[in-house]
Amino acid sequence: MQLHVANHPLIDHKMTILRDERTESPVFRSLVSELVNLLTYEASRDLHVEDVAITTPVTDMVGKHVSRPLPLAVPIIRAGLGMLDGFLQLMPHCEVGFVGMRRNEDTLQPETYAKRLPDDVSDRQCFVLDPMLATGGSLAATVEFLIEGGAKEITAICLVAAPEGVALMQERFPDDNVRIIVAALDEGLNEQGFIVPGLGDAGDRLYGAAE
Ligand SMILES: O=P(O)(O)OC[C@H]1O[C@H](OP(=O)(O)OP(=O)(O)O)[C@H](O)[C@@H]1O
Ligand SMILES: O=c1cc[nH]c(=O)[nH]1
Ligand SMILES: [Mg+2]
Repeated sequence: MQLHVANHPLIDHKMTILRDERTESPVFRSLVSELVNLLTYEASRDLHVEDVAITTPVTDMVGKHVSRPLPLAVPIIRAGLGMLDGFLQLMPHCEVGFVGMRRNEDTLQPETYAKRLPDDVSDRQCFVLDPMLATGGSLAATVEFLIEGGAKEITAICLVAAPEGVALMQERFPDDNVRIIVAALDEGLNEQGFIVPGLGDAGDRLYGAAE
């Protein structure tokens, strides 16, 4: 597993507003999109492209197009959905699969309530979207689904990660074919499994408390 922590003043600035408890949902949602734009640029550095012949107004040339089969984006519902628009702004050619997961508040284990992924993802570059990497259980389970489907290159884009979650991902996926791009690596988890300092419950801040 490879970890890349974005180290950029603009990302730090936007993350600080995002974390602030006074930031309300409309601003929170648009900041998530802006941050995902910036992180997607980094995450797509190794995007597969193929040669394509075109003619400019001046001459013929060979340019690049994103290779087929097209990459697959996988937002982890709910909070990962808040990252999809920002991701697709930069990667409009992607197809999208969905995984719905919810952490059990007592055990902190993820419970999967939805899964709609292509059966075979063996030739697809996969991009998992989830703002929070806490214990790592939700991301690890999603990466497992993709590996079961044959995925060989998986990049997760997260906003905040805890060292505990990074360690779990490293243990479960020691090979370099799993990468994580994260805006900030925080201190750790509190007793309720929340990231400290974190930003609270990302799903609730995007969409409101579900119950
Ligand atoms: O690393 P983990 O310990 O698994 O925690 C991270 C997960 O927790 C949050 O989802 P949550 O379960 O709150 O669901 P929600 O997105 O519907 O709010 C978050 O969006 C991640 O999916
Ligand atoms: O801090 C956390 C941990 C898990 N899920 C969240 O939304 N926030
Ligand atoms: Mg939540």
